[in-house]
Amino acid sequence: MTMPLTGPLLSVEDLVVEHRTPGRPVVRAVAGTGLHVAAGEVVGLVGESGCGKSTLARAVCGLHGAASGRILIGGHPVTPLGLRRRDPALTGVQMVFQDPYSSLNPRRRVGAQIADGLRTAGDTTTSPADLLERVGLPRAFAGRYPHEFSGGQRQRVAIARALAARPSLLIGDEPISALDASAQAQVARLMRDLAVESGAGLLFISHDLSVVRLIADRIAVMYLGKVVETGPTAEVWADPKHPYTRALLAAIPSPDGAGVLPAELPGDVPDPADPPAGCRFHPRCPFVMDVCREREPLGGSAQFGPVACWLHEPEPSSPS
Ligand SMILES: Nc1ncnc2c1ncn2[C@@H]1O[C@H](COP(=O)(O)OP(=O)(O)OP(=O)(O)O)[C@@H](O)[C@H]1O
Repeated sequence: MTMPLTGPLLSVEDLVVEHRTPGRPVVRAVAGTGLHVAAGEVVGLVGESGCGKSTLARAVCGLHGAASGRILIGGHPVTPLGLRRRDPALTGVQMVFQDPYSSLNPRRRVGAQIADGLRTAGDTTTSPADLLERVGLPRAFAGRYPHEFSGGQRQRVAIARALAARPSLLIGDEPISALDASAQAQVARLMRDLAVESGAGLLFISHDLSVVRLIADRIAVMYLGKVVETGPTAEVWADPKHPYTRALLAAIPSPDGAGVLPAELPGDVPDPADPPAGCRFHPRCPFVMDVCREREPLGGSAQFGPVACWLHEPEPSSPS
């Protein structure tokens, strides 16, 4: 039976997650950062490839252990890897992955796979066909196998299966990036509508900012392992504060067809195994100041303010 969650739905505090490969430098993919999702809220987590979005999501699901920091779900700490099956904090969390083939069993009918989730939730009244209908598929599709669906339909099946477990927190890790352009916005809207309708929180990870803009109440912008700006979606769009957020938004084609603005960032994303000192964005920042090379800004979380940038934080005062 799914445990009801109480308190703030998801709190990630000062989280550090590392990848260790023998003979190679440690990759600190999540480098001490925070994130919050309230019940019924849709948070879009955005940032370039390799900035640590998936690693953060996998840590929240207990699929990757944290080196330090805390992850609380409904006020309960997520326990380290290995204990997760018995972890009460995780029973209300479901993840939808980029490739539904990796999460659906190719040899079982989708109805049977959705039924597993219903059993987990102790739901004896909903049928797999009911859930297929909720995600916009014909009820009769419950008798089909995953390979009999198109990519967009298969992702709908994965969403139906996630919903069957009655999650309090739904996480979509690039759930639309493998889909045809025509299916992307539909599937994203569907996840949003179903999460909001059931009172669940949704953490929606995507590098497609235009889709995130459509569905997210709030966005969190991640750069090289850290959330550097968070805020209500409309506010961030109207007035992006962090130079990285500005560059990301400038790289999106404008909806009125006025043209594609070039990204204004010089250089590539630095190696997370060897991040720059001070503000990790400073080597690419058009507004870099001395303090940026020396000290890391603290913002980017509820605790220290929404923007991790010395342009928007008071400079640390020297000891008197
Ligand atoms: N299993 C692993 N072993 C070693 N390094 C890894 C591993 N998984 C991810 N990384 C590294 O950690 C960093 C963050 O990767 P992650 O997949 O979390 O980023 P992401 O923002 O989700 O990227 P993408 O959008 O491409 O999925 C990258 O530098 C990546 O190369």
